[in-house]
Amino acid sequence: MSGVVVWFTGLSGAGKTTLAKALEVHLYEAGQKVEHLDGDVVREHLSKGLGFSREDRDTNIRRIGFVANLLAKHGVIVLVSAISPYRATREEVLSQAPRKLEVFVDAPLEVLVQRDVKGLYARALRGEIANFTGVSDPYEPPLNPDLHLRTDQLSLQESLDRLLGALERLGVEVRVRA
Ligand SMILES: Nc1ncnc2c1ncn2[C@@H]1O[C@H](COP(=O)(O)OS(=O)(=O)O)[C@@H](OP(=O)(O)O)[C@H]1O
Ligand SMILES: Nc1ncnc2c1ncn2[C@@H]1O[C@H](COP(=O)(O)OP(=O)(O)O)[C@@H](O)[C@H]1O
Repeated sequence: MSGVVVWFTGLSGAGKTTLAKALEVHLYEAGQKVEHLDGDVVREHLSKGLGFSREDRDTNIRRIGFVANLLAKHGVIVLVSAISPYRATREEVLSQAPRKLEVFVDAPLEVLVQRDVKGLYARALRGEIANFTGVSDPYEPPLNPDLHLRTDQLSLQESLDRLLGALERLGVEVRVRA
């Protein structure tokens, strides 16, 4: 059975990493082979040295997509959390996946500015970070995502339940056996 690429896209601080980590733990406990590719982490290794121009972001996303699709072909459930701001690039990489879920992790900008987990929005709004997604750089939301999770309206558990439901509909065994 081929794996699945679960692709979390959305602005910084929307909750991509938090949701991917929670799903990873659950799937691991359900006995699935699971791998998590996080934009921040990939940028320290596979994409070290890349910046945030459109070209560099697309290179980053194509690299992540390449690895994700290879793993998925070998039965792994691959969770990708990366801003991945460009619609066409997301569609390009996801078109190669054996099975896929595109998950739009969404919250209004004012909520993200309030959360500001890493203090990046404050710096971006002061003009100290150029090309910051959502502030001074574009984000193209998915037009027809498989899931649209509003993290300012749903609890982490509610989002997790929706993710598990979507995977179950794809035929993935998500139940944790006692
Ligand atoms: N200019 C600019 N714009 C957006 N984000 C920035 C920028 N500079 C640094 N950061 C930090 O880099 C993280 C996003 O990396 P990604 O690899 O997910 O981005 S992308 O998909 O290639 O667009 C992002 O992490 P997350 O908060 O986890 O999304 C930020 O912490
Ligand atoms: N309902 C929710 N779902 C997911 N994250 C939430 C929620 N409510 C608050 N948060 C918080 O929002 C922040 C999201 O950060 P993170 O997961 O690193 O985002 P991203 O990976 O999209 O940059 C975390 O501090 C998380 O605890």
